[in-house]
Amino acid sequence: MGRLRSYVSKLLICMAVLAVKQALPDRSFTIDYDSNTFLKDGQPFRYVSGSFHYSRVPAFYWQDRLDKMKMAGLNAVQTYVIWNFHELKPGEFNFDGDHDILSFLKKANDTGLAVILRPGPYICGEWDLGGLPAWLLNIPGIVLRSSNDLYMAHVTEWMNFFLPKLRPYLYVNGGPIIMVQVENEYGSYQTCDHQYQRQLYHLFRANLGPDVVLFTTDGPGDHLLQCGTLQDMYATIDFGAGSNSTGMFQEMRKFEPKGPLVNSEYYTGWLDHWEHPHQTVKTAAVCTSLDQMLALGANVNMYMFEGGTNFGFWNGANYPTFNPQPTSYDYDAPLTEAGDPTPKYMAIRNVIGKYLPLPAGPIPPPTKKYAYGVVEMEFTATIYDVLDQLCPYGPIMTDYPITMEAMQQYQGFMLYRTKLPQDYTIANLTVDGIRDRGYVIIDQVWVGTLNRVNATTMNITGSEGMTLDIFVENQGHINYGSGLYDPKGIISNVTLDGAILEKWSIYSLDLDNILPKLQSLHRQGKRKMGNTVQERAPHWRDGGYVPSFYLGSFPNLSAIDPPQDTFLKSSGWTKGQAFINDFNLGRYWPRAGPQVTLFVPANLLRPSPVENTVLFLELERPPCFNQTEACTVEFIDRPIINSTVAARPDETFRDRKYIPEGHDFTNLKH
Ligand SMILES: CCCCNC(=S)N1C[C@H](O)[C@@H](O)[C@@H](O)[C@H]1CO
Repeated sequence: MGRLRSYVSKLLICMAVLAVKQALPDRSFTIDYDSNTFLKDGQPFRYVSGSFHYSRVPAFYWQDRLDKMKMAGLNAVQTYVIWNFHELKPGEFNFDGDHDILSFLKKANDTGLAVILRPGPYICGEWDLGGLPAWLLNIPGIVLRSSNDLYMAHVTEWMNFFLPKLRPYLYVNGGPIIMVQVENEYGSYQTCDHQYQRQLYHLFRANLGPDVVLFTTDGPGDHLLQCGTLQDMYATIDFGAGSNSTGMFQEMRKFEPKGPLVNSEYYTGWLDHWEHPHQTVKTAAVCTSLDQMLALGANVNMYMFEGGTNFGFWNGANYPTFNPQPTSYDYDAPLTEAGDPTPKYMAIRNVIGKYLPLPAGPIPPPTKKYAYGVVEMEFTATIYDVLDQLCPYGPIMTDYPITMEAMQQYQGFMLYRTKLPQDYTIANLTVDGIRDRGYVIIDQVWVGTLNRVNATTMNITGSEGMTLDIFVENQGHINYGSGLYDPKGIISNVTLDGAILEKWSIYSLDLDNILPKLQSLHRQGKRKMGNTVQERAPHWRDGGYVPSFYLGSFPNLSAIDPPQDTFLKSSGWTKGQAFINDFNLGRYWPRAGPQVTLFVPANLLRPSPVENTVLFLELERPPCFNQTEACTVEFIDRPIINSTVAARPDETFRDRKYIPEGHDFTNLKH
């Protein structure tokens, strides 16, 4: 009897496990090397995916973009995980709102899109420092993207903190993540350190388990794949339209003789740089190569499918000529920066429809756009009027300049101040290590602009004891290539006629909470100094102008409710930083081009009767500098990101011969 009872109890346990197993069907995502395909739950699976970086679109619009990607026939979405977007300052993490990647993953899963995740730690992506936090640059001896202990200590800490959050979102656990990329085009980087890759492999395995497919991505070249691939990680490639797909995949086959063909970054457009024409890729070329690859049975991820925006200071830069990318990351992608389907979207959808079933139902329409019209921008304060609020803790005193990162600041602007040690009729000011632009100001009068590309020196005039300020803009850390180690601020000594200037006061400038102070000054200004811009902008009287704040009140939003997307046109202004309410919208530089408008997503606007503000920090010359034009901006209902570009926008200012008014230099000895 006892044996029977034992047999029956074992039988019951087996039946219970089976029942649970059946309730949760066996989820698996694997590579079938015999059939050269992926298997999803044991069935052949080919993905057609699009890149969409959650950090470049407000969370408010994530679902809208995912729906449009689904309706294009995609069955997967690819995104980077951007380390510095979650840990801008060491130990200070942000996973809320627009930084809530887990919410993004849930939305993708609910939309029926698999996720191809690329957690780096380096991700390139025309993003500040390729996603690496800039505070790594402050660690003496660190070697980025290598097995260097200093670098790996921080990578390990970050990955051991972050990767476990992904476990519930892995496909085998009921989530959308089917594949995880390790590093990013590592074969294109000079370190070529396989120990680093091995360490990353073990770090990812230790945190994500044995099942998830780990892969690498590299350009389709022997050297690139030699340095970029590693055993146990599936080697994929990337290439753009117009390439011979068969030939490209032959390169991949040298490293993956069997298994599915994968193009992890099929470029649907291309990246832009300030001062260079907007880049586009013809729809026909994109569709021809896409069709070729899908006909070969390849898995394709289109980079980008939704480009979005480099809000705030988040853009990166290219090198060796320092070329920062603009605020728009439209990328000439199938979905515009504002998420609107384009003719390219429709053409790509038709190609996909030849290979995959297209979801029934309408394609979500473009979001509504509204032209809110002209807004008067009134001069409110120079940076000097609010220096105490911009730098509440006061300056750091040093013998010689130190970098922005050493000041524990990782984005934006910094003010370097010293005194002229003697009289100068004409003296050569040299700042070889200006990173990246520097506005030279003597006794609060702008006298010239330096930049790292072609203006690291200029002549100045001044007398002993005058204040020499250099207001430095960090235009975005280099995100690709050998120049990745790119500290900002002033990274060298400053000399006058060859003599090193000493005794510096360095002001770290925080723009995050300046609006209330400016609004109060704006109100005061209206009372004390009259209403016209001219009456209230004394700093123009002497013909010079220093970086200054201009405030405008949005027109009454009751015209339409709820608020709609709009585009902030900066024509007439020179270069600066724009804010909508308290959101850092991004950089504007219409004088350089090609971008003239900034995309303003509707969620940044507050419905009536709340007042909305637009704030400019204009670094150079506002439209009303000559007191004939008005200082205004205009909100229009369409983007302008392909304007003509100025040869070198700085030429018009660089050699400006200016002697600050009210200072008599005629008797100065040299
Ligand atoms: C001009 C050099 C561009 C280097 N970047 C390249 S090739 N790319 C590959 C890179 O992996 C991706 O993040 C993007 O940066 C993409 C360009 O959009």
